[in-house]
Amino acid sequence: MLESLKQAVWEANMELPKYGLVTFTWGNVSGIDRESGFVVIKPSGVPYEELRAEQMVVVDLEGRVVEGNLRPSSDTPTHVALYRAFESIGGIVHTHSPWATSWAQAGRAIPALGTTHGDYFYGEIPCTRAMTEAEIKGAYELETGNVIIETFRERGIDPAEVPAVLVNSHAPFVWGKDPHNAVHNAVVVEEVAKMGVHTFALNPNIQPMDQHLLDRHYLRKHGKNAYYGQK
Ligand SMILES: O=C(CO)[C@@H](O)[C@H](O)COP(=O)(O)O
Repeated sequence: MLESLKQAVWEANMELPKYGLVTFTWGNVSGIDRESGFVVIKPSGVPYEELRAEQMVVVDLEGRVVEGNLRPSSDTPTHVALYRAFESIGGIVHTHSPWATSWAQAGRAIPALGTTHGDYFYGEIPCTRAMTEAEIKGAYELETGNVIIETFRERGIDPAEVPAVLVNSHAPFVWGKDPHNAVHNAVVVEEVAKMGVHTFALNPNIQPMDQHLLDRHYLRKHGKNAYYGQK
């Protein structure tokens, strides 16, 4: 089932090492078929060089395996929690890309410091609070999803406008309209994370970009009056 989605999810997973976002078996990508409510996700712990499209695992929105001989990603409960909560998203990426993970480990949000950021994210990329001992000792991956959802709901952030989050002491989760778009956004997260470190090194007093500039750059690509590109 969902053969075309499996192909798309496999291709998106293979983009993670291609773009230098993962080491070893770290990271995972999933995609959802909103019509069936089924999610296709990478199998857990399989080296990317051995990964094949037919090994993708199909799970339902509770994370139960619907089709597949391999165990799904260990982060599956986080992915399905986000799909349940954020109905606009079609693909999710989790990596330990070094620059974004450094911000997550520092417990810091990535501020919107320039137009590169503003082209993709309508504000800072938030960092969640630290997870509690009970959450960590409990259903950890599900609670990771719940802390992400809590962050967006409590801060009034639209996940369609800021398709990324840094999980405190862990790493980024990034999403998009489909798996390939989610990987594209994950690459940009890593780029703006790297730029942010260098920007603060050059100017420790740097402030977030002007709201008018952020509006112009974000809305020219994403607003109803967008005019970027050829579509
Ligand atoms: O968050 C992590 C590790 O902390 C994940 O990125 C895993 O490294 C990937 O696990 P699988 O998807 O292979 O289960």
